[in-house]
Amino acid sequence: MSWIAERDWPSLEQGLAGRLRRDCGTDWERFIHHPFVRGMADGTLPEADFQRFLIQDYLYLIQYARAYALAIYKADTMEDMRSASGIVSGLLDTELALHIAYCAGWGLCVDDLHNQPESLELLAYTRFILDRGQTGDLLDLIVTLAPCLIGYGEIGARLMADPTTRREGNPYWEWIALYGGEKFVGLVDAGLRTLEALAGRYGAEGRYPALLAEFRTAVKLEAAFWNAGRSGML
Ligand SMILES: Cc1ncc(C[n+]2csc(CCO)c2C)c(N)n1
Repeated sequence: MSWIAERDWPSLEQGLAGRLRRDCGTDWERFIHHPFVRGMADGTLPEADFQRFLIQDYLYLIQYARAYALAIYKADTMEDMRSASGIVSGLLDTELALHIAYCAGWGLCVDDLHNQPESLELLAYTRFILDRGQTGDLLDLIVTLAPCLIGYGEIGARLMADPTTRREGNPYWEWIALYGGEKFVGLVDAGLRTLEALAGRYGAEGRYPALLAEFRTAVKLEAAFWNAGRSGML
């Protein structure tokens, strides 16, 4: 039986996030069913491709922390400031270290991570997020950041539920179990609740076309990011 969001993770289908995800149609499908994802699911992705992806993903997390630092600045309430600040500290104090430890298991040391130039895919994606954040308001920024959280959650959940995903002897199983695990589901649900609250306060209904346009661009850039390790090094 295949995984269906409506049945298996109903909150992905609800509210502003559900509408944006649905309205992205094939762009969303191309992101979550990318050949890179299929290669992780069946274990056939070349390990060198994954290592290069991991380096770019580390550099991505640094820019992601900057984007949430911008969210502190853009927030209009103490509560929103605290919420964004919690994400920044979580990244700087915990998640980056976890990523470094995970990369060490793939034979990559901190210097390997820091000494690589940012790929064109990384530059385009993260600077787009920062630009929407700077020129728009907090809702624009959080909507542009949303595909990252929701997409990886859906990919993890799908791969976990799919009986054809290779578990035994799959070098990517740990990655799949991380994004498909309960802890990550909780993180995505918390993100969905935050987005929903902002949608109400910042009048998402009246500006939906602009929100969809920035969400869709971020989704396309997420899809392109699967190749970030492969191409376009400056
Ligand atoms: C290109 C890219 N997109 C999304 C994620 C997933 N991700 C990165 S930070 C974060 C939220 C806090 O953990 C999530 C879900 C990734 N790693 N790389």
